Amino acid sequence: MTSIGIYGSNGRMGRAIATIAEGEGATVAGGVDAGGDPFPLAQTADVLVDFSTPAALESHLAAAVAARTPIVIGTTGLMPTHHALIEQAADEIAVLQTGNTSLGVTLLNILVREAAARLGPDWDIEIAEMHHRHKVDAPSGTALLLGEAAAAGRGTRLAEVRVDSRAGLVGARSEGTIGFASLRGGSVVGDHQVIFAGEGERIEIGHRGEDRTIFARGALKAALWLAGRAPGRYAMAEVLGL
Ligand SMILES: NC(=O)C1=CN([C@@H]2O[C@H](COP(=O)(O)OP(=O)(O)OC[C@H]3O[C@@H](n4cnc5c(N)ncnc54)[C@H](OP(=O)(O)O)[C@@H]3O)[C@@H](O)[C@H]2O)C=CC1
Ligand SMILES: O=C(O)C1=N[C@H](C(=O)O)C[C@H](O)C1
Repeated sequence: MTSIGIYGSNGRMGRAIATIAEGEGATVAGGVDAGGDPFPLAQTADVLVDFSTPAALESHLAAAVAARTPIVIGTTGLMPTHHALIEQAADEIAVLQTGNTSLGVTLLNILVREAAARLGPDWDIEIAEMHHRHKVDAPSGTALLLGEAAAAGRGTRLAEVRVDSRAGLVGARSEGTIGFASLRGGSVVGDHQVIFAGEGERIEIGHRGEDRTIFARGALKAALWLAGRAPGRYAMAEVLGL
């Protein structure tokens, strides 16, 4: 069986992955948490999964590259510097980075891109998300993933049209922007809604995560699929055959 090394193994996601690993055809090679050394685990595992914190990503990638071990990165709150490090690592090893490993969001991403491409720029796009009270980053990685898909559908880049939140006298909406709203509270696993608002009508498509198992299952599928692959960037849609 393929052995999985978990960065962030004591966290909500790390525990969810370990719980279902055997049923998905994987064994757990071990885990690393805050203060741990990521290098030995990278040497022993067939493939790594990272659900930890952005601050740890650089050392996790260095360990994966040194051991030539593929890595699935689910950690969110990543900055452009992290994405540059991921690109560099993908020259050496197989890497899959996504803000959401679930089947539902992977399909939603495709639908959002398609809708944005077919609807003109006079349809305003807003993305709302809600998560549990412990979540530390906003907008969520999934919201940004969906925003990238919407922007790509329109032939633009999210960085050029992103509006993160509104408060006070912000003025009328600028055409072509993509807005984000983040709510936090309780134990919500992860809800996302993409709203296409036109003149006199609205289209709303979304996803509600009811259990972290959906992310854990997707992460394990991705890890098993990635093990033994050639260096490069890979995507959840490829893993799931969508
Ligand atoms: N892509 C996806 O589908 C999903 C992504 N996520 C993302 O995954 C990440 C983790 O989420 P969640 O499990 O809820 O968070 P938790 O806070 O529950 O867990 C984070 C874990 O990371 C560990 N950690 C902190 N620093 C380091 C370090 N330097 N090296 C290794 N491990 C470290 C923590 O260890 P310690 O306890 O010792 O501090 C903890 O075990 C978040 O960014 C979240 O947004 C979540 C769900 C799905
Ligand atoms: O922190 C979480 O819990 C989640 N994080 C991911 C995100 O930022 O989108 C995925 C999921 O929504 C749960």
